Formats: sequence, C-alpha cells, structure tokens
Amino acid sequence: MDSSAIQIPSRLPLLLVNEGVLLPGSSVRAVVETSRNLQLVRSRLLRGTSLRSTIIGVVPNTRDPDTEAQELPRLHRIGTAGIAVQVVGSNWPKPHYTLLITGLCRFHILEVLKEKPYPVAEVEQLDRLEQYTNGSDAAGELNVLSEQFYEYAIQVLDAVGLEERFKKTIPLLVRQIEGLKLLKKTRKLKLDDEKRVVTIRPIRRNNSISGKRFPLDTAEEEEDDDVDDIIMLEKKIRNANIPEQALKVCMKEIKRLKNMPQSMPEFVLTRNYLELMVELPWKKSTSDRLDLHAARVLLDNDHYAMQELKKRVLEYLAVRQLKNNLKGPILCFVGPPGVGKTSVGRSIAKTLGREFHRISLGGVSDQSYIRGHRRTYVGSMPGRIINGLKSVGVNNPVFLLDEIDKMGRGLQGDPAAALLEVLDPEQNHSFTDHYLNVSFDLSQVLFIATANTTATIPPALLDRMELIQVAGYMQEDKVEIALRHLIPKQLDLHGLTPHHLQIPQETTEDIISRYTREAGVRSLERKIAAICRAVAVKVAESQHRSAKSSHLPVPGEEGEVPEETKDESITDTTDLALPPEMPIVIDCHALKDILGRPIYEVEARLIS
Ligand SMILES: Nc1ncnc2c1ncn2[C@@H]1O[C@H](COP(=O)(O)OP(=O)(O)OP(=O)(O)O)[C@@H](O)[C@H]1O
Repeated sequence: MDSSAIQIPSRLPLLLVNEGVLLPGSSVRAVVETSRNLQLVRSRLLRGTSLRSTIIGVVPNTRDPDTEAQELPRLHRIGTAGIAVQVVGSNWPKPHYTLLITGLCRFHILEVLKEKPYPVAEVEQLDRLEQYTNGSDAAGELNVLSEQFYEYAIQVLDAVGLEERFKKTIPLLVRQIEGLKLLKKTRKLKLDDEKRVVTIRPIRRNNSISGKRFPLDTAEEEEDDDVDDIIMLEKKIRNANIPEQALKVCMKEIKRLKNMPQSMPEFVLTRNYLELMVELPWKKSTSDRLDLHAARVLLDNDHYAMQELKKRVLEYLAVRQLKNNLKGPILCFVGPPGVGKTSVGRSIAKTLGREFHRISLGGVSDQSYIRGHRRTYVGSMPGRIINGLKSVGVNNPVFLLDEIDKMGRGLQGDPAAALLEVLDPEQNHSFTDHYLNVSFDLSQVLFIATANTTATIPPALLDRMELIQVAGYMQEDKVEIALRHLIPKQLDLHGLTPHHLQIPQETTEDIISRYTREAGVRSLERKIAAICRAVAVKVAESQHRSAKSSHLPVPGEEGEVPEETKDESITDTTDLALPPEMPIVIDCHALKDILGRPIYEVEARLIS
C-alpha cells in the first residue's frame, strides 16, 4: 500500500446491507432495520462526533435478508469502507434509519473481532483512496451500470485490480449498448407524434420510429407522457386569458419545467403553480342582475325586518345600476351573533346573480392566510382570497369576510395589514398574493364584512368600511322570523312538511321566552331543529308501521296464515289503532317533553 494514500481505520464496524452494493466513489441509500445495524447507527453514527467514527464498513449481506438470525451470517469477505454522509430516522411503518453512504475504498476482512451488538472486523485496505476520490469517469460509469445488476455488482466489488474490474464490466457495457441500440430501432412512432414535433426536446423525435412496442421503453414512454402533459399545460396557459405580465411568468416557468427532471420535487411544485394559474378566473365574470324591484322582493323574502340594512343594500345596488364600475364602499354589518349578517351577505350575492364565498377570519393571526406563502416555503399555498377565486371560478364574486373583528396579530405578520390592500379600491386592482407572485385584479370582487363589535377592528381597516348596524330582535320580530323563515327552513331540512308538524305561535313565543336568551335567533333555530328531529323519529316510525301493515294478510285468507304469524299480526293491528295523529301539534306539554324543563321559567312567570 502506498504511504501517500489515505488510510482507513484498521478496525471497522460492519453494516450488512441487503440491497445494493456500495462501490468506491458511488453513493447508496441503505435502509437500516435489523437490530444489529440499528445498534451500529446508534452507537457509531449518532453518538460519534469525529469524522473517523462515521467511516463504516459496508458488506453485502448475501444471505436471505428476511431472516434475521441471532448468529452473524457468513460474511462476504470483501466490502467497501464508506462515510455516512446523512442519517435520517423515521418511525413509519416501524423504527428505522436511512443512511446515505459514499464509498471510499475496498477492504478485505481479515478477522471478525466481535459479533455483538454489531460486528467489528480487522480489515485490510485494498484500494488506494485517492484513485477514486479524484473521480475517474470510467469508474463512475461502471458504478452506475453495476447498480442494476446485483450479482455482477458483487463481482465488480470483488475485482480489486483495475484490469480485472474492466474485464468484469466490459460485457455489461456491451450489453447495455446493445440494449440501447435495440431500443432506438424499435421505438414505435406513436399516433400523437404530430404533437411531439413541437416538443422542447427535439431529440425525442429520433427515438420514435414505427414498429413494435418493447417493454424496455416504458420509462421513456412515461417521460414522453410527461412531455405531452407539459405541452397540454402550455396550451391551456395560452388559452386561459391570462394577462400579459402573468403570462410571461407562466411561460418562464414552463421553460424551466421542460428542462427539469420530473423526479425533482420542484417539478411538482412548479406544475401545481401553473395549474393554479390556469384555473384562476383572470377575465371570467358573471353578468350582474341589476333589477331593483326583484332585489327588493328577494331581500324581503329571505329576511324579515332589518329595514335599515335592506335600505342601504338597495341604495348600493341602485348606484351600481347607474354606474357599473362603482369603486367601493365596503359594507360591514355590525351586530350581535345570530342576527342574520352572514345570511344577508348570501342574499345579496343571490340578488346580484353573483357567486358567493365566505372567508372566516375568526382567530386568524397570520397574514399568509390572506396573502399566501412564498413558493420557496415548504408546503406553500395561495392565500384564502386567491383560493376563493379559484373555487368560485369567476373574478366578481361576493366575498364575505366573516368575523373581521376576531382577527389576531401573531408573529407571522398582521393579517389586518394584508386586508388593507385587499379592501382598498385604489390598490386592490393589483393585489399580489405571495404564492402567485403576480398581481391579480380584485376590483370586481364585492367585499362584505361582518363583525360583532367595532372595538377590536384596527382603525385603518375600520376607516375603509361603511358600517351598518344590525340591532338585536324584539320578541315580536323573533316570532315572525320563526314562523316565516326558521320553521319552514327546518321542516325542509328534516324532510318534514306542515302535514307532519305544526308549531303554533304560542309555542313559538314560549320557546323564545322560556328556552332562549339572545339578541339573534340562532339558539331559537337550534330549538326548532331539536323539535323537528324528535318529530322526525315519530313520523319515520309511523311510516314503518304503515309499510308493515300493508303486508298484513287480507281477511278471508287468514286460514292460510301460520298460527304464530297470526298472533303477531293481531298485535300489529292493535298498534295500528294508535298512530300518532298527523300533524303533530307542539303544545306546552310536548315542548316540555322534547326540550326539557324551561330554562328561564321562573323569570318568565314573574314577568307575566
Ligand atoms: N331577519 C331574519 N330573517 C330570516 N332569518 C334570519 C333573520 N335573521 C337571522 N336569520 C337566520 O338566523 C340564522 C343565523 O344567522 P347568521 O348566521 O347570518 O347570523 P350572524 O349574524 O352572521 O351571526 P354571527 O355573528 O354569529 O356570524 C340564519 O339561519 C339566518 O337565516
């Protein structure tokens, strides 16, 4: 051995690998699962601090890899010393490590010094270290080739002399070259080859000559499919009506994608980005229905009372009718919970014939929620505004910014500051989401915000909105809302009709005064839903009974019915005599039975 060559330690811990053969100058990823190898990783690689401790001997385990015997298997005598350059641990599906090992030089096992907890051997270095670290091209080529042929790889490993190694690998190279020649000859010309004329890698055309399809070419076929996909994507981008500036960015990304191996994680990220760019409604919008009379009828049909709010909404619509490109104002409905702020927002969208999208801002304390993450960020996504536009598919929806007063302020920037740009009619025509990194015109979006209080809304944000107070309801209003809206809505939701259930006015008043205490009507709606559920059970039971009774024997045929069935049918008919009377009318007894004892009974009595 040359004294100028780098020496590996004469004692090496041995890692027995079942898959792949590590050769000097190449790298392998080895999965460490057996207890012997796990021990080695724990005590040599995770605890060791010196570079020397990361040098291990890698020996192919030529025994059956599935049986991890107590006894150390007979070791292959030649191995490769390698440096573990990366250790990654995982618990799924069972505890294991993945090592990235770079081969340094071959060694010969002279003697196994100890077997437990992991084998350590006295070794003799066979190769000179720098011979490989200098990076001979031929050796590199051989390594790549030999990865595919395990048994040949072992032979290549055993071939210590360079001459012998060439002898072993030249047949492999010849085989590989023959295979490639055959592949080139037999690539069939695919029907959609026309498309491929415009591929970015014109070289591919040469690979396609009509003929038989060989199983060898599946990998290339996959790559071709991928190229086709990119071309399709490019076509879609060109047809997506994307504004010039954004189109430039997309084309740049397409160019990068074409030159990127699909195994790169960035390939998927770039593709997802481009797919989002295609899906965004850059210029797609719905046409507004600006009929004031119809709007008034619709608003009245959907909501009882709320005169002030409806008046302001109609004014807004009237101005829009006169001046189509009205900039702002942003309406903000302020009022206690359950007074219908959100549902009025939905009605406005319906009135205008626009798409509706609700963005809940309660508890949001990160501005990336609004603006998205930069694409360099792991797991980056667009913000809720861009996501919302993607899901509605038009650029002029009604966006309801719900609970704008409940936004927090965290370490990741102030979401209220991001909203300032979104809500400012002077700025929002060029809103830039961090993920998109190009501007999107939000000026056609109709923003409506809701809040319970203005106290917690930052002043700059408050200043951009027109506040409309929505007061809580009086008892009489609640009764009307329940009779006109809530009861029909809940009946419908539970598959019931007024033929099944009736809740008279007195009962509704009872529910409001004895079972709820709120400014809005949400709790009242929940109680009505509870009544509907209880009645639904009865109705379903009675339907089941009547279905059963329709199978009962007709009188006169009784003689043919067996004795035991006869008894059953008699009890059934007695049950049938007591069907729940339809409609079920909810009185105070029924109310107590379904909702329990009144919560505010004492006070209600005192008042009455
Ligand atoms: N005036 C009304 N007419 C008809 N239904 C109403 C009226 N007010 C409220 N509702 C109904 O009450 C329910 C609760 O309303 P909504 O969710 O819009 O309340 P909110 O004011 O947005 O509450 P929060 O502040 O908690 O978000 C909805 O089913 C809604 O249809």
